[in-house]
Amino acid sequence: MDPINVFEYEALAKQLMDPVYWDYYAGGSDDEVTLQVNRTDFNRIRLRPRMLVDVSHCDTRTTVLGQLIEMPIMVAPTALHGLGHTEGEYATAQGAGAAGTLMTASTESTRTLEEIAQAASGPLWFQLYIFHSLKLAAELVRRAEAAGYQAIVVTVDLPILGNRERSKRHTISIPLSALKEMVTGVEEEELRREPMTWETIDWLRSITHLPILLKGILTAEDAVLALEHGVDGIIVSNHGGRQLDGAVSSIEALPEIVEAVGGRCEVYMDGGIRRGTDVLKALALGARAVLVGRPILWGLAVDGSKGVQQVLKILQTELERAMKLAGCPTVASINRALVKWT
Ligand SMILES: Cc1cc2nc3c(=O)[nH]c(=O)nc-3n(C[C@H](O)[C@H](O)[C@H](O)COP(=O)(O)O)c2cc1C
Ligand SMILES: O=C(O)C(=O)c1ccccc1
Repeated sequence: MDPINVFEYEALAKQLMDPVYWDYYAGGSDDEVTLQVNRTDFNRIRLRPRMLVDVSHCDTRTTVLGQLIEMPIMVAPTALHGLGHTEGEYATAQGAGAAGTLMTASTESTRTLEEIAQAASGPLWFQLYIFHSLKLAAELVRRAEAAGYQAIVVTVDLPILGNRERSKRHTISIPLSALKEMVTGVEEEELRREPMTWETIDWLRSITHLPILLKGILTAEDAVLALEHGVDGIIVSNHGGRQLDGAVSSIEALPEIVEAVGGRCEVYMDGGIRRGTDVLKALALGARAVLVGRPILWGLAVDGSKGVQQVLKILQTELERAMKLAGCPTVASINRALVKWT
């Protein structure tokens, strides 16, 4: 029987996957408090639906950085899709394109960024980790430009890896470093780690004309700095609860960032989106669109590109139903008055 919601994809993926890989996908850091509140904080928000609105035509389409997508739901960058399905990121890119939305490809993909671009049928952003030299980062940016990626998403919440205890309990570890050369196609010349600071963002701004988005911002203070450093968008995120445990949930951080930005750039969020109503709440609090991490991996593990497409389709259908029940026939009609905190 086909799964009817994303939680059923989660259960199926868990049954199918190697436990080592499953724990890598599922895990958060330390006590997984932030992982939990990413979900439970959605329950602190209640909807204030409006009645007697004509919702016979409901449109979930929107634009992100000017790009039209079928729903305000995109694919978050996640590493190592090859652990979920043999086709890896090819399948994810095809599923996202078939669903009519955008995929963000991770620096830590199991396919090269060019291969992902070739397999893709929809728009792409490239997620950049600056772990090694600026030379390698610049090379990746140049390649992403050449391959047609529409934006660079710089992840800023990983100066070091969070404490992922689920993975520590396994004797085998995920061979991240072994994959590195295959992924980037660039041999490491320098082994030093590049410390990333706001100056690095200025440097990045100087080497590319692609829009730059910062992923992993959780405070109004950093949102203001991001604008001062010329970014084109902000992704409010705590990395799916995998970095600093105890960090604020993404949905709780969202309003202060939206307020600080004051419309000067687009603000997106990820973390804990599992239902159409979660998307509705995030949009009501000012997100232009949301990104989805683990549910995409569940769809991928269960049924490759079809599973990815289906997970996105389920979320879109749920969002459309929620919009109609709340009296919002378009994405533009969703506003702050639709929600209250309890
Ligand atoms: C298995 C896994 C791998 C991830 N890899 C990356 C990555 O390579 N780059 C990145 O910026 N974020 C990465 N993230 C974080 C996601 O982009 C996103 O912030 C998070 O998964 C959103 O939360 P959700 O899984 O609750 O939807 C990863 C998350 C998971 C679960
Ligand atoms: O696992 C992660 O969350 C992640 O973002 C990552 C970081 C370094 C290498 C591979 C993935």
